[in-house]
Amino acid sequence: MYIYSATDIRAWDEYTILHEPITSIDLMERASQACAEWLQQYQQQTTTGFVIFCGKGNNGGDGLAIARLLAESDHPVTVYILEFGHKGTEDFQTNLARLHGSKAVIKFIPAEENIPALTAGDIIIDALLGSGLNRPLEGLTAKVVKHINQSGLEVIAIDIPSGLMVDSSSIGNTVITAQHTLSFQCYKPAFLVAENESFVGHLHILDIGLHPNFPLEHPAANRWINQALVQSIIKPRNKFAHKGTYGHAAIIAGSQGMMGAATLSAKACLRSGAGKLTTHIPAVGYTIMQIAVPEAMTYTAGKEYIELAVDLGKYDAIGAGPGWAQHDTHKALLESIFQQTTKALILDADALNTMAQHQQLLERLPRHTIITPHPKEFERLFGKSANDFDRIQLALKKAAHFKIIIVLKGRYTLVATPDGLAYFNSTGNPGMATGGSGDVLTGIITGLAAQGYTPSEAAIAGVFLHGLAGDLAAAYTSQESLIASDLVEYLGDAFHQLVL
Ligand SMILES: NC(=O)C1=CN([C@@H]2O[C@H](COP(=O)(O)OP(=O)(O)OC[C@H]3O[C@@H](n4cnc5c(N)ncnc54)[C@H](O)[C@@H]3O)[C@@H](O)[C@H]2O)[C@@H](O)CC1
Ligand SMILES: Nc1ncnc2c1ncn2[C@@H]1O[C@H](COP(=O)(O)OP(=O)(O)O)[C@@H](O)[C@H]1O
Ligand SMILES: [K+]
Repeated sequence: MYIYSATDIRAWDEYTILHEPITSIDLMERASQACAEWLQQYQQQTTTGFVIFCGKGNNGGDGLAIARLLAESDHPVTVYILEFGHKGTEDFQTNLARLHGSKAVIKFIPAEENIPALTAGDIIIDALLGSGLNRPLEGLTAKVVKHINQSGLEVIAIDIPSGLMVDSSSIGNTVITAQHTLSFQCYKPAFLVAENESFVGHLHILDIGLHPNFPLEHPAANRWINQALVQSIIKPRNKFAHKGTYGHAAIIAGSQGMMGAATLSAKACLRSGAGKLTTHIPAVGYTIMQIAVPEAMTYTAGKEYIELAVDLGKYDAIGAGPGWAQHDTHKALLESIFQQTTKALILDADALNTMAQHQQLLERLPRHTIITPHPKEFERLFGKSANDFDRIQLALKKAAHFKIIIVLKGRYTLVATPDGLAYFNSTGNPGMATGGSGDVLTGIITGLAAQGYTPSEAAIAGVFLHGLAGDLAAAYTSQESLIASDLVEYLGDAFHQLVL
């Protein structure tokens, strides 16, 4: 599934109008019906009043149609139309004419003194501006939005909170703060970044039946990692498989006091289907690893922290960095890993921090290495970004420059590939914001890469399975009680959902 820009979404609307075919006004009715149904389900008491603020574009047209549908269902509805000094789009005008026959009260806001006082208990519907927004809100529009935000009333935004840019940062702008956003057909870039969380609230994507052929003919660089995509990647195991079939993985991890990172990665690697696993750890962790992960073979080098890892050429995938801590010798360790790597390499945590300190190492990264920074590690490696959209662009630029795969972790983890594609992961929850979650992810991706999945496939399937294990675990343990070990425990259930 693609994540479309505002321009692409408009093109998809037009494609549907042309090829279904359907008139523009009927498509607006379909979108508005989907919203009105959601609203009635959400607020079944017909005594609940709706106050609907409309602009004069098609977002406002949606608002007017929703007003009519709610009024027909006996909800008290008041509509406020913000005057923009023009008649409005054709569909807006048609819906205004249709609304005149209904019980809804219609008022206009031509000036600041007409901004209405709002009544406790009413639900505000924001249909001022949608995906047609092309500049920050100002003047009367900004005043209305601030008034709504200050009312403390529940706000439900139609398509996108008014004032929020679909494709770029809205930091510093006046934007509706919605508790719910009812958006149409597909995720939009604005919904995927942490900086917009407080505006969007709970997001609901409503299917309005846009033409299914459009995505087939218009691939986009921004993509959604969902079950269907990952199902197309994960292959069932061969009947006559033996442990050699599924690769030999290595995890180079751990130090005094951080052997948990190593054992979590190791377990996750094995639970992801790797044929064999060898861990390279410091001597202090030997007993811990052998007891915690008896399935893994173990080499030691260094006493309290890992100093050297040799004979790495035989591995199909190497995961390095979890729990290393910071030591002077890690630069040499990384150089030696780069030299010996012949297949897949996954770098996380202190391996990334070491590269951040010795930037020249970046130039020597083997092609198609996967790095898995969280935003702070990403900043240490590549510098600060003014906003979340810039950070995504920077990740794509660096992935292309160094020919690596960057897994930028977060709510909607980004997998940026060297060929300019941006995959956003759909699974996961805030219960996973707990120490050790990232170590599990390193293990999963290493385990998948060892089996022969390409680095992009391993990263895409890895983040999805990791988040899905988190969702399944949280359903059982609660988000609060979820710990990283639970992610390993629930990986099996996550695979079950994919491999039927
Ligand atoms: N067939 C369609 O095109 C469909 C469109 N739909 C709705 O249509 C919306 C998009 O409609 P429009 O393209 O008319 O866009 P808007 O309703 O967002 O309005 C855009 C208009 O507002 C102006 N504008 C942009 N930024 C402004 C600002 N900061 N201050 C004041 N005016 C500003 C623009 O110049 C333009 O005239 C979607 O968000 C969705 O709600 C839905 O009805 C589904 C079907
Ligand atoms: N709010 C959240 N929603 C979804 N996933 C999350 C959330 N918080 C954390 N995660 C996931 O948990 C993992 C945390 O990794 P990281 O920050 O490296 O943790 P650690 O270093 O403690 O192992 C990442 O894969 C991230 O995507
Ligand atoms: K809106």
